[in-house]
Parts: sequence; structure tokens; C-alpha cells
Amino acid sequence: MGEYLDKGLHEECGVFGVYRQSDAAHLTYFGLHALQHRGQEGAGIAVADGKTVRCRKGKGLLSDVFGRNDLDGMTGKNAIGHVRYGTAGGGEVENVQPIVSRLANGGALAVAHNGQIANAAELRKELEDKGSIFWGSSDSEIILHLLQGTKGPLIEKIKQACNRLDGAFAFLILTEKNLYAVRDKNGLRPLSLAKQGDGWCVSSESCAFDIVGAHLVRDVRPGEIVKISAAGLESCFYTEETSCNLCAMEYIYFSRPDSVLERQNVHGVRRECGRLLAQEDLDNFFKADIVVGVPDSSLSAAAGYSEAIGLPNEMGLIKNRYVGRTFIQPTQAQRDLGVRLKLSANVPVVRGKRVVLVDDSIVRGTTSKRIVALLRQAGATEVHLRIAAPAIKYPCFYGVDMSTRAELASASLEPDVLAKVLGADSLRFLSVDDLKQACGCQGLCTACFDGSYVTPLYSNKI
Ligand SMILES: O=P(O)(O)OC[C@H]1O[C@H](OP(=O)(O)OP(=O)(O)O)[C@H](O)[C@@H]1O
Ligand SMILES: NC(=O)CC[C@H](N)C(=O)O
Ligand code: SF4
Ligand SMILES: [Mg+2]
Repeated sequence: MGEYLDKGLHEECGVFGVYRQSDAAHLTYFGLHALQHRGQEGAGIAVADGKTVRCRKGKGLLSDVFGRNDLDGMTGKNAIGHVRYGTAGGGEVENVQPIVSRLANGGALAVAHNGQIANAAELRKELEDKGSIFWGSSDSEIILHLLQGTKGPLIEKIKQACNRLDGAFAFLILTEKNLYAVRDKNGLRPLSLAKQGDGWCVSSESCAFDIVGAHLVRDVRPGEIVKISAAGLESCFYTEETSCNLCAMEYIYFSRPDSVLERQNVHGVRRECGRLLAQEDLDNFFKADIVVGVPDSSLSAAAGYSEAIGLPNEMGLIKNRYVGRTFIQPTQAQRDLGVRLKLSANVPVVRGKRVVLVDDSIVRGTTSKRIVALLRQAGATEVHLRIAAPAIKYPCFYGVDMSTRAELASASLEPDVLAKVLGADSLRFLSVDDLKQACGCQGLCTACFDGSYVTPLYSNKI
């Protein structure tokens, strides 16, 4: 990620697929475009025309990989695509997805995976001991090797493979004729299904359906394998032991505000997090002048906080929308300037004001520290930091780039100590109970807040 500004939280991957659509490759391009926020390291599209599966992929953004005419030769009515931020294995092109392979029966298939397989190290060793040779180093490739080692029609192979995998996986498989959508039994990563004319779409987030004119039907259920073929849509489950534990960070940070996950609109959840966060300040007769959200991901929470507490929600920080990719290998001085390149304080708005600064999360604390300093330099008299998520204290082994406790600011520092380190006058987080209430869905993974992991940890260490 050296080419990008040093971000606190990295997105995950996004998957998108279409079935029975003329111009499937172009539609997949547009779907992936709506999911670009989930991964910027690599992108790819595989398309099937009933006889073959063709794939084009490369490093970088979608627009780096696909030029104006690059999709012209990719004919076929079914396609899948992927945007990657790697969580296992490096950023090399071998790990960019979809990964295309051939089973022993000669059938070609392409796989696009979002998530992280918790027992990847154990499975890879077992497969290598049995003779598998891996092409790359990502955990996603394990899915293909497991399929090769099982018997029966593909749907049976997928069931058997899924029963060996643990952790987080939402993946798509494209064969010459069919499309499969699979979600792990804990429902850790999102995956939704939509109807488009007489065809279908599948996506990590529903925001991608809107852009291609498809209509959200439902989430793929935890443990479900959906097969889309000429016969229509068939559904089966690889296990009966299922429960929904969607990643809470999808609501807090990763997903786009216009997406609907498990029937909850992401903007609505964030706004409710902000409202609930304000409650304790209201009860304590907390005094401030304005509420400022950190653009863009905290704006919904700031709106909810401001509504509940009755203070104006002001545009005290401005984001430069053209910052994303900046310079290759920035110098340390340029890194230090990072937040100024991305965010500027709106001086006339914050000067002389007691500011409630609302952000969605603190991971390493770098962003908050820089923004608090920025507001003070702009003349804010007080800066009270309010985080619309609980304190992150434990690593994630399910596909989010927070892998050691040492890098997490809240793992070792209580809020009042952390407030001092960040230069804020006060600091409060949302409680886990309030987060669950705001998300309103039946189950939620909250492991990085409370250490309640929904799978065994295998060789991963807390
Ligand atoms: O405590 P830290 O390690 O700094 O990480 C936390 C920050 O990271 C994310 O923002 P980021 O700047 O990555 O992206 P955004 O512009 O999409 O919010 C998140 O919204 C927090 O602001
Ligand atoms: N962020 C993700 O979902 C990544 C998928 C997979 N673990 C990879 O590294 O390619
Ligand atoms: S541990 Fe945290 S980031 Fe990881 S899946 Fe669970 S809620 Fe999401
Ligand atoms: Mg942020």
C-alpha cells in the first residue's frame, strides 16, 4: 500500500457477479466501481460464455487494470469480479482475484473471495503435504485446492470444501455455465442477491445493485450455497449449524452508507450509533458549541449525535476529494503532512468554539491525534472526542487489517489516558450494547471490541 496515503483502517475485498446479462463484463465493471472503496490493491473480472471462462486482472484500481477497450473481447452473459485489499499473502498479481483454475474433470472455474480463512495455515500445510502446489500465497486459493480434492458434482464439492473451511468467507464461483454464491456459516462477511430482468446479481454490498439497475432481493444466508443456472435459482446449506454474526465494522466503517446489510441501511445504523453516543453526554449536561464529523465515514454518526444533543452539526473539517493516491513512497515529512493533505479545518467555523469531534473508530490513534491538533491550531478552545463505536481492544482474524493487540491504541490505554495521549479534552466510546441496539440485526461479530470470537482461533494469536 506504499502508493496510498497511510490509512488507519483498510477496507476489505468486494465481490460482484451477474448471471444472464448481455454485456456481463461491463456490468461487472460498473458493479465493482461501486465497491472500489473495499479494496484498491488489485481488481479483476472473469466472464463465461457457456464454453470458456476468460479472466483479466491486475494490480491497482479498477481504472488502472481496465482501459477503454479492455472489456470488448470479454463476451459472455455471466461474470464475476473482485476488488482486493489483501489480508493474507502479498499484493503480487498471483494473489489478485478472481483466481481461475481447472478441475480434474476439465471444467474451468473462477473464484472471488472476501474474508479470511481462520484455519488457512493448517489447511495449506495439509494440502501441500498431499501434493498441492500453490500458485500464490493468499488464503483464497485454498478454496480451489479443496474443491479439487473432493468428489461428486460441483455443488457437493463446494459443500465438502466449506465444511473444511473456518473463519470468514463470502465467495463467488463462476463456471462455464453457472454461478455459485456462498456465505460462511457465521455470516461474518456480507453478500446480497438481486434480481435484474430475467437475470441475477450478487454483491458484497447492495450499493452496487443500484448502479446496474438491479433490485435487492435478500442477503445470502449464513451457511447457504446459492446456485444460479439455466434452471433458475437453487439454494442449499452446507451445515445446519448456522448463525448470523455479521462484522460490526461493516456498519461502523467499511460499507457505503447507501448499502443495506441484513435489512439495515448503513447510514441509518451509523446515525443511530451517534444518537445513542449522545445520550450519556445529555444525561451529564455536557456543554459544547458545535458538533463536527470527520468526513466521510463519520458524517452519519455526527448527524445523529447532533440531533440527539441539540447542537449544530457544522462542517468544521473539509476533505480533499482528490486525495486517495498521492505520491509513490512518500517521505516521512510528507507522511506527517498526510492528514493536512486529506483534511483541512474550516477555520471560521471552529475558531473560538468548544468542538465535539465525532469519528467512527480509533485503531492506532494516528488519525484522531492529528485531527485534534488540526482543530486546536484552527482556534478551537476545547476538543471533545466522541467515537461512534466501542474501543477496539482485540485483533481481527476475519479479514480486517488489525492483527496484533500492540497496534491497537485502546488495547492498553483507558479512555481518559488515551484522551491525554491524543490531546483531547475528553474521550468517550459507544458501548457494545448500544452498538448492538443500533445495528438492530439478530447477530453481530463484536470480537475486536469484547474478544468474543465466533470461531476457534487455530494458530492465530491474540
Ligand atoms: O486510529 P487510526 O489508526 O488512525 O484509524 C482510525 C481511522 O481510520 C479510518 O479513517 P481513514 O483515514 O482510514 O479513512 P476514511 O477517510 O475513509 O475515514 C477511520 O475512519 C478512523 O478515522
Ligand atoms: N480483504 C479480503 O477479503 C481479502 C481476501 C483474501 N483473504 C485475500 O487476501 O486476498
Ligand atoms: S473482529 Fe471486528 S473487524 Fe473482525 S469481523 Fe469481527 S467485528 Fe469485524
Ligand atoms: Mg476516518
